[in-house]
Amino acid sequence: MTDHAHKPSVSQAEAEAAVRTLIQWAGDNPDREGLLETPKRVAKSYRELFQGYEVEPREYLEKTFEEVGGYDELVVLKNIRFVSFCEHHMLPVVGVAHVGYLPTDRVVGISKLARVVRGFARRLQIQEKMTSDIAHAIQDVLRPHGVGVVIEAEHSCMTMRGVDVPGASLSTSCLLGSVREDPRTREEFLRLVRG
Ligand SMILES: Nc1nc2c(ncn2[C@@H]2O[C@H](COP(=O)(O)OP(=O)(O)OP(=O)(O)O)[C@@H](O)[C@H]2O)c(=O)[nH]1
Ligand SMILES: [Zn+2]
Repeated sequence: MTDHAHKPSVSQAEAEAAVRTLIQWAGDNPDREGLLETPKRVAKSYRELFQGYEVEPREYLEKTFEEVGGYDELVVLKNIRFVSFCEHHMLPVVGVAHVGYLPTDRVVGISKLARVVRGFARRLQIQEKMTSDIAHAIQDVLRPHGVGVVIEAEHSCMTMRGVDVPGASLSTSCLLGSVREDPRTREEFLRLVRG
């Protein structure tokens, strides 16, 4: 498993008690009717929203196809929508990832690129690390000539609180191998991502 991953050592009851505390901290009464089942729902939804701790995204990339008919250009999957959570405030980070690689002799099923994005997104993250995590997983498993990952996302901790700048969006990129070093490949990747 990854450095993030660990088996939950808290019980469902403890998680529910923590949510109850936060409801009180927010200023509401956890015993009023509408909120009675909320701790249970929140604990359950956390299992879903943070599913990334239960998977090793690299494993999605292990099944590859070698019959690629001489295909030797970039493969780019754009606009992979994701929801993540900033590790500073645990507030949603909503955005899109664009993921590309220049295959050597193997390609991967394209859905797996989206699964890798989701696997890393459904953890507490900072965007720079998530960008790099995705790129390095592809680089390490597929061993392509190069990899490019661009992420654009809105951080709720900036758009709904704190500095409060609605619409501000953060762009990050991680380019590896020929997508970084070879000007033609780099241009091509960035053109495909922008287009
Ligand atoms: N680099 C980076 N910063 C992030 C990301 N998500 C949130 N942040 C920032 O993390 C910082 C945490 O700053 P702190 O000063 O510790 O927290 P804070 O007092 O809540 O700060 P404000 O958000 O400015 O009110 C803030 O500047 C956030 O905008 C991210 O993915 N990458
Ligand atoms: Zn934040």
